[in-house]
Amino acid sequence: MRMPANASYDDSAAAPAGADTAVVLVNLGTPEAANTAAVRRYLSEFLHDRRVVDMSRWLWCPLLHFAILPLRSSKVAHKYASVWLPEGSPLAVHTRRLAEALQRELPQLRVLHAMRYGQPSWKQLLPRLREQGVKRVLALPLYPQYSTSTTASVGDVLDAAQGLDKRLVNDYHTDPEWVAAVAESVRRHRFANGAGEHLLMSFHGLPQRFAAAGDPYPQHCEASARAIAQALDLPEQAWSLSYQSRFGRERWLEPSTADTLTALAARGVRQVDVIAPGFAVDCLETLEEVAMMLAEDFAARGGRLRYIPCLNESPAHAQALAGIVQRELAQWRSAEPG
Ligand SMILES: C=CC1=C(C)c2cc3[nH]c(cc4nc(cc5[nH]c(cc1n2)c(C)c5CCC(=O)O)C(CCC(=O)O)=C4C)c(C)c3C=C
Ligand SMILES: [Fe+2]
Ligand SMILES: [Fe+2]
Repeated sequence: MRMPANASYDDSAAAPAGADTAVVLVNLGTPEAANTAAVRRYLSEFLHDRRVVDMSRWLWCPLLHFAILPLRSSKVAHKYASVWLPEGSPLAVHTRRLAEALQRELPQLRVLHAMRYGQPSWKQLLPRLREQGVKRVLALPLYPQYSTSTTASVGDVLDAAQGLDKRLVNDYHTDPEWVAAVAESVRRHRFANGAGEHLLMSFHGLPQRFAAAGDPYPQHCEASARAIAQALDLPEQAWSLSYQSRFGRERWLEPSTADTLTALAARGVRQVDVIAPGFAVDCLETLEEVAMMLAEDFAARGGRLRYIPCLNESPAHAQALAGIVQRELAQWRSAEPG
């Protein structure tokens, strides 16, 4: 049975009978259609999460309802339309396919996927799993680097679920198999297209305030980037790290991807390869912002930006995640009393 990409799919269908342990890949979420109403619903749910925006509701709600949602939704809907796939939003399509690929790697377990915002809903999945006889849930947020704004929000929902044994994978930012898979994707791209002069590793940004309050996200991004550069044997000057997808007026992590590309162009770099190791699968932020808009800007400066896709549903990605799941389950078992 083929389900619409964004629909809440029948999570009892693909699972091996009798499996009482479920592994759930949890991603951020995405609109169900590339239109203003669907984007508005999605942004509203997302931007009401206190883990994402922690301002007083007295200040934030009027700003959100009367300025951000009315102004941003149609603009962002057009952006989604420019990357939409026949089966739906890229984030939804690749997340579902990745869960299917992981299920093939782990036939003894039930592998599902869910979204923190939108469908298929992470919140709604947990009580349904319990009703279906699942006893243990391992949640694997599709964020290699931990952040309170993403991973902890997935954890909040898990914490609130009752009647299940639960465990959350906090991060996998230097997992050797994951690092090797990312490095191999760069090698393959360079083998097929020739090596760019510079490798830019662009991560989703975060307000600096979060980092100042102890969010380890920037340290995780730095460690991921360094591990990938090491796996590729790149000298220091041949790669750099930057942060993309700023939102709002406060100060976000620096350097920004846009400024870094401007500086590279000014230094005379003509061919830059860009990867996004903070994104498990391609989405609006990688495809529209980097592969389209930033590539156009870089071309206008006389250079060529070659975007290297995320690991998506590749066998190497599914194998790396399977290794992470197996190790987590083994640690979980060994921590159990008796
Ligand atoms: C205060 C706002 C935001 C924080 C903090 C934030 C952190 C954060 N986000 C991701 C991953 C993704 N974000 C995506 C889209 C997106 N992000 C924000 C805002 C914040 N993100 C917005 C408003 C949007 C929607 C698009 C837009 O209006 O510009 C996506 C893509 C979703 C898709 O449908 O394709 C991902 C993935 C991380 C990893 C992160 C913390 C480090
Ligand atoms: Fe509100
Ligand atoms: Fe985001």
